[in-house]
Amino acid sequence: MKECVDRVVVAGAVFDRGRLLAARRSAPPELAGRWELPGGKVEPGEGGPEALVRELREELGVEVEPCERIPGEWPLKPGYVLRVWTARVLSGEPRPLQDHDELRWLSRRDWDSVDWLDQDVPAVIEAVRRLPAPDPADPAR
Ligand SMILES: Nc1nc2c([nH]c(=O)n2[C@H]2C[C@H](O)[C@@H](COP(=O)(O)OP(=O)(O)OP(=O)(O)O)O2)c(=O)[nH]1
Repeated sequence: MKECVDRVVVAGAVFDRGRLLAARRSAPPELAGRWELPGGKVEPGEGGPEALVRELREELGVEVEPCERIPGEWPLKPGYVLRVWTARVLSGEPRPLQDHDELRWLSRRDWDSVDWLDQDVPAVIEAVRRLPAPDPADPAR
């Protein structure tokens, strides 16, 4: 019987000092080289925030705190939808350990300087709208 419920992929809009974390996929070949919000499939019995914490621990080696769900969901490949939570890093420095080969922190000004997966763009725009203003005293801004 056809599966009627879409499988949820949860991704993090990870914010730090007014910047959003973008990750470049290294696999599968059809997605490699494109940028996404890091995350992965929610496993049966798992909550979205719980899955996000697990995925970012596995993929980036960091502990994160999911903050708020960005309203809405976005279609991915057939049978999959994307849900996004804003999140902040509690400990660790994100590294591309699994599924990615590069990470980049993007500001409101340069969020579109990477080649986002087409299906991610509407979600990324919503995430960028929620970016906290950078601290004017921060040299990294
Ligand atoms: N994580 C993530 N996946 C996305 C995004 N946009 C998008 O189309 N996808 C696709 C890529 C994959 O086909 C699927 C998520 O798979 P994944 O490979 O990240 O998930 P996972 O870590 O649970 O991997 P797996 O071991 O089950 O294969 O959704 C996105 O922004 N983040």
